[in-house]
Amino acid sequence: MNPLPEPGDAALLELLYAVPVGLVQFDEDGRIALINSMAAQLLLPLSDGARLDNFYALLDGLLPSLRAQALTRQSPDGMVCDGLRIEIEADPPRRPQSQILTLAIKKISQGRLVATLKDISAQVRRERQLQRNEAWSHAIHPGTRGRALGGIDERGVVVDWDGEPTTGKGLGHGRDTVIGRPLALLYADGAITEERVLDRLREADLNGWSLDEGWLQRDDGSRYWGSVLLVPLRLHGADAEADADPVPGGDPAPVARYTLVIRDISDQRASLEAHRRESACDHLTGIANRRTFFDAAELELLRWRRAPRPLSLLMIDADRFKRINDRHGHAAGDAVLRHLAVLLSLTFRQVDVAARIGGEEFAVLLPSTALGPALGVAERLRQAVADAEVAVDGLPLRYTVSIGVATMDDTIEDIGDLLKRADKALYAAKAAGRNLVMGPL
Ligand SMILES: Nc1nc2c(ncn2[C@@H]2O[C@H](COP(=O)(O)OP(=O)(O)OP(=O)(O)O)[C@@H](O)[C@H]2O)c(=O)[nH]1
Repeated sequence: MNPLPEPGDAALLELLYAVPVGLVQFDEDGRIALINSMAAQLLLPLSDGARLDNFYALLDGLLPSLRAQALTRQSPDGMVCDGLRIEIEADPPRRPQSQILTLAIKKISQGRLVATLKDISAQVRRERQLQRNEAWSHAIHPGTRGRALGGIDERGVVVDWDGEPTTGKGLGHGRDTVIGRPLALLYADGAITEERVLDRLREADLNGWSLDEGWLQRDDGSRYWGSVLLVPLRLHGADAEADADPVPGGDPAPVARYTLVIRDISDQRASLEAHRRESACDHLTGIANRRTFFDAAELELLRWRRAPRPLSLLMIDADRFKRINDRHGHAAGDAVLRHLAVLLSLTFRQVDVAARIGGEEFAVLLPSTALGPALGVAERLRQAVADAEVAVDGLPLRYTVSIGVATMDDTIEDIGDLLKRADKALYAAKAAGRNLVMGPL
């Protein structure tokens, strides 16, 4: 991004006013020096009739930590943020639909920052529609394997089950073993938590549906890769009345609030997985990449805001990694990183998000995990690394890691804050001699 021209440069200014991207130049206090017409149009819904004179004030309701972030967090090339999504809620009749913008901010010189804003509402709506279509075709496509249709209540408990529909291929669960069981127990061990099921119900309420994939388990203990679609049931007429007025004196029968469609998609997993890996995984180690981590972390934080519950983060950094590269070569360093990624995959649950977020730096987000258990699992990982040997050119190589642990609380505003805390603990572990786990300071 080049610096914006001084307000005297008439021809260039004219061009800037005409570009279909919002551009705003402002100073460190947010005072706007220049704003083109597209930016003015995009920011107007946030101004509440006031003048568009301070950039941070306009975004304060949606991004309260933006000012602090601009002061404290910039990448070496001056980027404060890139691709940050802003959702402006619908406000009928003036704005019948919500509006989604992306924001990038770059500091271009002392006291001069430039923001670019793009309206991606149409694109996001198209993507959501496509996902929705895909979800539905997924759910109803006959396929070659098992499929089950059921109902679950607002606690995430299965209250209805038809596991052997017309295809005659069930999912290895009988009605009697499934009804009354929490949906989480149909998944393989560690694949989902009961809290995550409740999150999905809330997401289904908000979006009209929720679809995900994961390892599920049959009654005989064998696993299959399944897609699980949840759709809220809108109760009408007699059903709604019956539900509002349960039988006097008796326990009301559990009511299905969501339709549940489970499909065994084991045969599609290989191609779906290859596609997912391409965009979501780190090429060297095969675990989640930085982008996947931040997407997952934003979602977890959103869930935390809707329903606070334990959430912890580990930052893991290989010790004296430069020395490993220098002594044994870059290929040995790469082998160590791949080895560490394997240990991460073995140590954490499927519901945890383990990712390589930098050169020799890894992060793991642990939903539904308080500080004590997070410290415990971090210590287990540290020990497993310290005990292991990596074979490099037939010779055993040992290495260690330092780990910083942080946990979510209501003073934390965004994922950046949580990472900063875990980072602080990590640096304390390094300073205290390495091969250590440190919690919040
Ligand atoms: N082999 C390999 N090395 C990498 C990769 N990414 C980053 N590095 C190296 O990782 C090293 C990190 O070194 P430093 O940040 O100085 O840290 P350190 O040597 O691990 O020291 P401490 O963190 O203080 O224990 C640098 O030499 C990078 O070149 C990679 O993908 N493969």
